[in-house]
Amino acid sequence: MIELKEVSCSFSDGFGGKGLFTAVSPLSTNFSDGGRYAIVGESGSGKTTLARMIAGLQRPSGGSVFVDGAPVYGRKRAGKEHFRKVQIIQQNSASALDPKIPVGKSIEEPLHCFFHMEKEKRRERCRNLMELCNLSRDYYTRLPSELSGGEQKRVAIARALAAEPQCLIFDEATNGFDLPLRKKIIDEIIDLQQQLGFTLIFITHDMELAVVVADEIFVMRNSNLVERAAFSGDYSVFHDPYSRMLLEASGLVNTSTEWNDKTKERIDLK
Ligand SMILES: Nc1ncnc2c1ncn2[C@@H]1O[C@H](COP(=O)(O)OP(=O)(O)OP(=O)(O)O)[C@@H](O)[C@H]1O
Repeated sequence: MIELKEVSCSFSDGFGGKGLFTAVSPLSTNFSDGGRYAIVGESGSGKTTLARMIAGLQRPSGGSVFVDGAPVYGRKRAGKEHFRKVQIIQQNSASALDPKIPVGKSIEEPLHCFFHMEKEKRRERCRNLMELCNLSRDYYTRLPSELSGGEQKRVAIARALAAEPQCLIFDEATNGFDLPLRKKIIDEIIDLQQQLGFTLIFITHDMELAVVVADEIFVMRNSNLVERAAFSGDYSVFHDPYSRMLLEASGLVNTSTEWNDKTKERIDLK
């Protein structure tokens, strides 16, 4: 279980004085083990900053993050076990892979670092992970630059899964891909989540994607969590006007009073 208590994050406003810019206003919420969540909102609303605080990469300015009851940020930075438990795949997965390290070695690194696995076992586990992530065995010795964007993404996923995470955060990770590839990678992630049971936190601008991927949707706007809704096909669970605007913008709802063809239902959204 991941719990956030009054977590916030501010940055210097960049003008050299003491002014602060709030990226995430204080918020409290939680993510249950094995759940599928989406954090959705416009660019700059604070989604990535929130994700980075959960992942142990950004110390909150206020409040606390707990994983299984233990605080992530003590006096020091987040510990190694936290970095194993919570894996994040950031927007530019290519830059997360060392250009000089071949794919196989890159996937094996967490096996060595977190589990001290021996070479032969590492190699075998790496092959399993590559298979799980639809990567050909032949790629074992390839450099990231010798792979397509989609393949690099799959390497980043395999590498994250090597840590046997309790939670995987997927940050706009399919941006810039054509639609069929985007869909394929998202289907693969959902499959993997169902097989392996990790908590999935999916970060996106796209409400249409959020409702497909997640059972619970967090809507962020201007650094605030404006709504958290459990979604199972009924859009009326969204009450906040901004959430409804995102639904309309995605074509999930045509007008303020009518659903589109996908549902053929009518509901008063005023
Ligand atoms: N390290 C930083 N220093 C200063 N400002 C930052 C820093 N990181 C993020 N910000 C600012 O905080 C705000 C929220 O950024 P964040 O990346 O969390 O938004 P986002 O919702 O993920 O946006 P996008 O969808 O475009 O990635 C932005 O205005 C951004 O410029």
